[in-house]
Amino acid sequence: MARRIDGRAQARALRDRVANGVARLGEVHGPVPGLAVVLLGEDPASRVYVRRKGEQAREVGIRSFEHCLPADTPQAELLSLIDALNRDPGVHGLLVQLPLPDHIDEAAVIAALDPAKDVDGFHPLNVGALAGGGEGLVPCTPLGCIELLKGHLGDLTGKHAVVLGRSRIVGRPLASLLLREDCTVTVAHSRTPDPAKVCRQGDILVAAVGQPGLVQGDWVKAGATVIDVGITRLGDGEDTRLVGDVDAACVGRVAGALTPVPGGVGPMTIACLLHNTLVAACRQHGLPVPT
Ligand SMILES: Nc1nc(=O)c2c([nH]1)NC[C@@H]1CN(c3ccc(C(=O)N[C@@H](CCC(=O)O)C(=O)O)cc3)C=[N+]21
Repeated sequence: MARRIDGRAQARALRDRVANGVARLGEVHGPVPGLAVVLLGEDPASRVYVRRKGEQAREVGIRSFEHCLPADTPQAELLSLIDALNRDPGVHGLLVQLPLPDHIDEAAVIAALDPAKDVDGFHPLNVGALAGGGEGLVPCTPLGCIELLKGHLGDLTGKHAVVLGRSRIVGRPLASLLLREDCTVTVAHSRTPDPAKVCRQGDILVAAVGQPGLVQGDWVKAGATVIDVGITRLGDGEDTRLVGDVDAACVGRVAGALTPVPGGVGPMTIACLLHNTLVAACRQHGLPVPT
C-alpha cells in the first residue's frame, strides 16, 4: 500500500514557520503582514475558503481583510477597490478569488494587481519571472505541491516528473517549479495521445485536471510519488463528498506514496498563501525573507 502523504500535518508545520517569521518581523519593528481577499458573489465553496484563509491568517499573526462584494458589482468598482488596496500600506498581499462572474474581464483584474502584492502569482510579471527563473511571487497550489514532494522525497534532482494538466494556475507554473528543482519534466494534457503511457513514466506524477478518478492504477509507475491536485465536490444537498483526479483505491496499490483528498494539496495551498504574504511583506520593507 502507498504511504499517505499528510498535507494537513505539513501545512501545520509550514504555518508554524510562517508564524515564527511574523514574530521575528515584530522583533525588528517590521510590519504586521496584511492579507486582503476579495470575493465577488455568493458561491458557498468560495466563502468557505475565504473564511478558512482569514482564520489561519490570524492564527499566524497576519492581519486579514475580507471584502465580499455582490456578484453584480461593476468591473469599474472592483478595479477601484483593487487600486485602493494596492495603495494601502497595511495590505502586503492581495488576492481576488477566481473564477469571477462573466461580466468581469479576469485578465484586466489580474493585470490591475500590484505585482509586489500578487500573492497568487497570477500577474504577468510574476508569471514571466517564474518562467524565466527570476524572483517573483509563486502560485500557491504549485508551491504546495513542491513542498509536499520535498517533504516526502527530499531532493528532487533528476527525477522524471509528469504533470497531467496545463492550466495557468497549476500545470504550467508547476512544470516551471519542477524544472527549477532539476527534474526532467513532461507535461501531458487533453490532447496527449495515450496519456496513461506518458504518466507511467513518472517517478513523480501530479494530476491537475479536475476530472474525478481519471488516473487509474495502470497510469502509475510502481513506487511512484503521486500528488492529487484535483478537488471536485460530488453529490448534492447533504450528501456530498470531495474526490480527487486519482482513483485512490487502485492507485494506492501501485504508488509508493499518495496525497489524499481532502487533506492533501488543499491545506498546503492555504499555508503557501500565508507564506507568500510574509515574503511579500518582507520584500516590500527591504527586509530579509526568513527561511
Ligand atoms: N485567486 C484564487 N486563488 C486560489 O487559491 C483559489 C481561488 N482563487 N479560487 C478557488 C480555488 C480553490 N482553492 C482551494 C484552497 C484550499 C482548499 C482546501 O483546503 N480544501 C480542503 C477541503 C475543504 C473542504 O472540506 O471543502 C482539503 O483539500 O483538505 C480547497 C480549494 C483555492 N482557490
